[in-house]
Amino acid sequence: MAEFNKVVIFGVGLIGGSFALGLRAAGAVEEVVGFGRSPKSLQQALDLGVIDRAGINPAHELSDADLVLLATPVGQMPEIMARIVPYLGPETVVTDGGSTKGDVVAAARAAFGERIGQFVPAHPIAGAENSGAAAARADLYRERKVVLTPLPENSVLNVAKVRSAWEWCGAQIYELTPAEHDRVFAAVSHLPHLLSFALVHDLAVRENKELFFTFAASGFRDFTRIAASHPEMWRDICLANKDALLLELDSYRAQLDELHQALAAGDGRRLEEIFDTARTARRDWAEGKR
Ligand SMILES: NC(=O)C1=CN([C@@H]2O[C@H](COP(=O)(O)OP(=O)(O)OC[C@H]3O[C@@H](n4cnc5c(N)ncnc54)[C@H](O)[C@@H]3O)[C@@H](O)[C@H]2O)C=CC1
Ligand SMILES: O=C(O)C(=O)Cc1ccc(O)cc1
Repeated sequence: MAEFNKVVIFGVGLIGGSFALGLRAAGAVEEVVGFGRSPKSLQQALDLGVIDRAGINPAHELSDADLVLLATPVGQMPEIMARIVPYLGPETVVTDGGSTKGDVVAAARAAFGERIGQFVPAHPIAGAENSGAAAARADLYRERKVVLTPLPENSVLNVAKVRSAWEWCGAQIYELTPAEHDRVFAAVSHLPHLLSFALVHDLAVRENKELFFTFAASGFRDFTRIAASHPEMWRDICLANKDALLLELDSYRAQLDELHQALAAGDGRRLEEIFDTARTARRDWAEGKR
């Protein structure tokens, strides 16, 4: 018998859909029910076999659910939480796949109240610039990291349930506090996306942009792949993690100022020092030395 009899997913896109496919491929779930914002995206998830059924009324689906995953843009989560909490069964565990954790935890505390122990926050560190159920893959989480940011109110059993679900999908589990999580991901994920959007935007609004895009090569492609990511999702992430992201933006701006000065002064030695430190760090990281 599968570990999870019924899993309910709100937002059956890349993250929610891949969770469903991963659990099913592992034989870990009997039935997956999806809720969506648009009938079209839910129908697509059904047609692709990502979910077994499209849910209509949360009141009918949640009391016997083992696990609920919220996989919508983080800005949608407060309202969904408020909508579902009254119908959760006593054993139902709710988790999420949102890219930020401080805001999600605050929303969960407001919506779950005394039942906050039933919410175990999580963030899969796997994804792509593509979105929607059509981009979902059973192996998206294989050998990828998932960060849990458990709450003091979570029981060992509830955390274990969420951990187990991600492990069935092939993921390696890490734990951070929500604040640690948001600081780290502001630097290594949210800032790079902001910079990539900024670079492409700067060119895209120029009258002669075609001239530039015609000659952009693989370096541009590497730097800007993530500027093809979902605008609503990234709007929500940036706003949700505003404080940590602004700090990282300040730090990056100071780095740009230093490069600007070195360049203006023709200080090749300083430029090379900075490039060398960066190259070593990037190579060590890519080779898994850190
Ligand atoms: N795309 C990525 O690489 C990663 C995304 N995440 C997080 O996962 C979450 C989902 O992202 P993706 O799957 O990439 O987005 P997506 O756009 O592929 O899927 C989101 C789905 O949620 C649905 N949705 C939106 N509002 C809804 C609502 N109020 N009720 C029900 N369904 C609703 C959309 O119709 C869509 O099907 C976001 O919170 C994002 O920050 C986390 C890790 C990686
Ligand atoms: O497209 C990429 O490379 C990503 O960086 C995917 C990604 C996006 C958001 C997350 O919270 C985690 C991973």
